[in-house]
Amino acid sequence: MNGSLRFDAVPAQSSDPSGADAPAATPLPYDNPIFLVGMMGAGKTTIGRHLARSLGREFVDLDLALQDRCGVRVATIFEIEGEAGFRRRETSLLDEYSRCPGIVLATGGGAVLAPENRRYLKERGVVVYLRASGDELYKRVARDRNRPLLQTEDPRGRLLDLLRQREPLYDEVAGLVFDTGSMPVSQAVRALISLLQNYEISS
Ligand SMILES: Nc1ncnc2c1ncn2[C@@H]1O[C@H](COP(=O)(O)OP(=O)(O)OP(=O)(O)O)[C@@H](O)[C@H]1O
Ligand SMILES: O=C(O)C1=C[C@@H](O)[C@@H](O)[C@H](O)C1
Ligand SMILES: [Mg+2]
Repeated sequence: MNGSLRFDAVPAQSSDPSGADAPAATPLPYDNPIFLVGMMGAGKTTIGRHLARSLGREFVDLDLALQDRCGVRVATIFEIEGEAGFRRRETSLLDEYSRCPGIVLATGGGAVLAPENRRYLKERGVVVYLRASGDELYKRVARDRNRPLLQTEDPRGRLLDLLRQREPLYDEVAGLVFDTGSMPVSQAVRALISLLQNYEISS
């Protein structure tokens, strides 16, 4: 069921549209796509954008790509089509972008829920689980109204429930697990690049 939302073809988002002031990029020794997975607030969008710039890669955020295609916000897709409709669109877009070499792809927090999504992630790229504690995650998203699943009476409880349900799924797909802890984003990106530089790609 597609409701009345659009689903256009749009180009991927640039990690740095201006290109100005970008320091020299350090490419990885492979061009397999990098997939960032993790809970809401894990830093997939924030770290992903910086990571892509540092690696000289294109950055795609699956939630933003979906919003571009539909012409409305994620919350509106949830309102019109429910979570099931959102998940169908998410799977279709993940299938598309997970085939793109040389990108850094920030997935949505629930992208690991569908078995076929987990297969795309595991088979097509290097999956990094950005891990953080429930308390840290809640601190990061508490004041943000853009996450429809947290618009409940008890957003903290909901977040902790989702974390419990999803943790095994993030672990299942991850080739690398990276604890963001409370380190600043720039430091997290440097540490992550070092892990990715040494990551052994299995053929
Ligand atoms: N390592 C970090 N340290 C401190 N703050 C962070 C860190 N990572 C992300 N944040 C902050 O947490 C908030 C949420 O981060 P972000 O939007 O990148 O999460 P996300 O994983 O993309 O979540 P979603 O699944 O909802 O898209 C942002 O305000 C961001 O600046
Ligand atoms: O954790 C989730 O299920 C979600 C996270 C966001 O990235 C969005 O994909 C949407 O709000 C759902
Ligand atoms: Mg995000």
